[in-house]
Amino acid sequence: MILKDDVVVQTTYENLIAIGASASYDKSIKRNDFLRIINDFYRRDDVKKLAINQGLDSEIFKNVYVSFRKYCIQSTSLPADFNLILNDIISGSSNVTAMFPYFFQHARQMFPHLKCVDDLRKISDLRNPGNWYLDARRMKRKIIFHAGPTNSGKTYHALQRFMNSDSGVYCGPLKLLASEVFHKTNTAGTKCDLVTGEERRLVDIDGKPANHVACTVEMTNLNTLYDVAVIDEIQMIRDPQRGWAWTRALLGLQAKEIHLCGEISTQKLLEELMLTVEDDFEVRQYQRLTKLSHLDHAIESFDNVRSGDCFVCFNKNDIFHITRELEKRGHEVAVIYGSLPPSTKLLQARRFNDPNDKCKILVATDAIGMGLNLSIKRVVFYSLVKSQMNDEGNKQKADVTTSQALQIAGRAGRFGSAFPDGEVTTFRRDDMSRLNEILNQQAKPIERAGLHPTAEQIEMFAYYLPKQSLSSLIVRRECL
Ligand SMILES: Nc1ncnc2c1ncn2[C@@H]1O[C@H](COP(=O)(O)OP(=O)(O)OP(=O)(O)O)[C@@H](O)[C@H]1O
Repeated sequence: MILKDDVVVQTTYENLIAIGASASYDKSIKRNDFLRIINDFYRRDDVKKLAINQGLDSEIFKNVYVSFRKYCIQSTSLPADFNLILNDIISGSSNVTAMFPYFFQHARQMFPHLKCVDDLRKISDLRNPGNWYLDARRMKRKIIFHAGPTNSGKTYHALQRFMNSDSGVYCGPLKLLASEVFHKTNTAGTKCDLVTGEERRLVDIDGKPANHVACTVEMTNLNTLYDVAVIDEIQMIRDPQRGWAWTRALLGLQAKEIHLCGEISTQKLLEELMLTVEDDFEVRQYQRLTKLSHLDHAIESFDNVRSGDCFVCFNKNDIFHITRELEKRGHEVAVIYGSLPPSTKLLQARRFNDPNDKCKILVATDAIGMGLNLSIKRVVFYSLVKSQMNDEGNKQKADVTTSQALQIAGRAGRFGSAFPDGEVTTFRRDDMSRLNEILNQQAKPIERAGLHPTAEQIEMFAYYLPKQSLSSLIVRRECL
């Protein structure tokens, strides 16, 4: 029966029968009385606390409230015991929270995961990621953090250990870097495979895996035992989208010796993470090997371009504009940006680095910003504004951070290249002081590491909620 002003509610409320209603009860409830107590129920802090304890976040609580209220109003019959409780609440002999079991029953029918919320909570507890990797926890690993600015030899020293070990894995941030290590290691006489999301190259003609592998960090194999692992650009651990892969490699790799290369700003976070596992942790500090001068004048015109210049910008329109302007002036230009195929990027980098090639100017996005060894004399920031992901996961335009600017500028004057001293400047005069300000700041200490549930955790979750899609499983985890 539909609740109307001064009209009767009573019923077999089918969804609540399981709670224990067996007989019907015909005491009438006025619609206004019902609305008063249900609104009171919704607003009460003690009800909200009860709801949170049972796994109903504010969004679910609101949805259930709307549905429960509608159901009660439209129901032709409510179970006798519920009817009785409603009457007791209205008469003041019972508290409004007495309605909660009926409300929660309704919630469980709308959101099945609430039936196993305690188990799901245990599975979703992401507070001790170190404990997820039991094989790695059984080992006593030695972690060496090579900390320092760009071009200080951090990766060089880690790679020396990698190449001279009996078995090893290099985990890099870019396909380009993994390829560079793959070629360098094979050239040095140590057989090394390459594994990226797009490519798997085994050097052995019979397809037997080599003892060494260079991979992109997401492809790190946690099931193989290595003597030495190198995790490059460890400061990427803070990246909102990819950081989880560095955390996973750091905590889960089964390697006796793990070399981390990156910015000093990661040190405190690493020390804290290392407290959660029982590995030895050592820090080795480095200084830049070559000079990097911050110029005090912008180049202002494409006519002032020189051999060894690298123009850096943050979108494809700028890439094409700069390339057109330079080509109009008769320059051969190498171009590198993120969405180019890795082989094309590699080819472009090789052309630019080749002293016998006429191509002596590079136009690139910050795809070159990490670890690449390029023969750049002068980095020219064409723009300082980049579309970046903020902490809430939304894209917004903002100045490059100190860490990003230092990484990019650090490509100039690489040790052992044709230009042992590097320079950095801007294209526009107006950007000059801002760039110097950015470069002269200290990179902020990293406070957060990315985290992603393991495949086993998602599988367990799916076991409890077999009808849910993968994306809804991930959202459910966040609710818990
Ligand atoms: N001791 C050394 N002997 C020979 N070459 C070296 C030595 N140290 C560094 N290099 C060379 O200097 C260049 C820069 O070194 P490396 O890549 O290790 O720097 P990095 O500190 O890791 O910088 P980034 O953070 O930019 O990657 C590389 O080409 C490397 O091979």
